Amino acid sequence: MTVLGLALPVTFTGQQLPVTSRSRHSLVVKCSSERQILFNRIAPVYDNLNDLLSLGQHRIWKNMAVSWSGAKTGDHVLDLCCGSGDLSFLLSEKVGFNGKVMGLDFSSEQLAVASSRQNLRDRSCYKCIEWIEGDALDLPFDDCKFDAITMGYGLRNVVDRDRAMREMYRVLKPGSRVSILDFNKSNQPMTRFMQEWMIDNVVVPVASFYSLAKEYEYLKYSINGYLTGQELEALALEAGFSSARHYEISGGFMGNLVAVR
Ligand SMILES: C/C(=C\Cc1cc(O)c2ccccc2c1O)CCC[C@H](C)CCC[C@H](C)CCCC(C)C
Ligand SMILES: C[S@@+](CC[C@H](N)C(=O)[O-])C[C@H]1O[C@@H](n2cnc3c(N)ncnc32)[C@H](O)[C@@H]1O
Repeated sequence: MTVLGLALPVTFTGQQLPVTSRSRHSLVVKCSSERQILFNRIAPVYDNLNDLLSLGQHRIWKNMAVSWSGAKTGDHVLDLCCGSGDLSFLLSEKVGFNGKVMGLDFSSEQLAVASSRQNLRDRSCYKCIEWIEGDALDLPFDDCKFDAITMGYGLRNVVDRDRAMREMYRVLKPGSRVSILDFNKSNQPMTRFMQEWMIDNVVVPVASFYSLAKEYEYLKYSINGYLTGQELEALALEAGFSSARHYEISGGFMGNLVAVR
């Protein structure tokens, strides 16, 4: 799906990739390896900037996403695109030391932060978390394995959302839920304007102090290329989920999709 600009096929490691936008300087091709590099680069400051730039609110949103997943004591659950592990830690508190949490990400640097955070914490439930370096588009798990899946700020960042949704469906047990938290691509012009204004005038200037302006500029591009709540519900139903509901939170700045297999 092209987002902006020309949809000229670009061969990259044998794949046909759409050119998604044309900047003043060069063609910008956003593919998995470039996103892997981006998230490896921001890993050292990712958690602190999330806390600072959202005034700590992102922890509330992540708590909501985990609650919506339905994860409970003793469950085996998956946190997809786990990054530095925020949702994995919250899931482990839900499933307890008898449960199992698998945190999967393709960024080795993000997983290194997650693992070091785990070692610094002494709650017994955190010992049930296993970190896996893998691809959300080709999950290394059997069918119908998990009692719940979370995906925090990940679906917007994968290069093939249909495939990611189908993989989640495949590895989820029947009757179980996936809970997908991300920015909301609002239908309200004022909300979109305020979201973009915050990114342009607060997020990116702060990120520039860490020489990460370009990485955080990607946020606006990726939100513009994301799906609306209604489109996310349709995506889940097309992947085979029996029901799907998108909830807007935090004034429409964020949103959470809950789908049942
Ligand atoms: C946890 C949050 C974002 C995670 C995140 C997701 C991405 O796709 C990125 C891509 C590139 C760089 C960084 C990220 C990234 O951090 C949400 C909170 C952190 C945001 C960076 C802050 C966004 C501010 C909102 C536009 C306005 C917040 C209003 C709030 C009520 C104070
Ligand atoms: C914005 S971070 C979200 C991290 C964490 N879930 C959170 O809520 O803070 C997005 C994560 O998705 C990962 N990611 C993007 N595409 C992926 C893919 N195809 N497979 C695995 N991880 C992927 C990135 O490496 C990054 O760690």
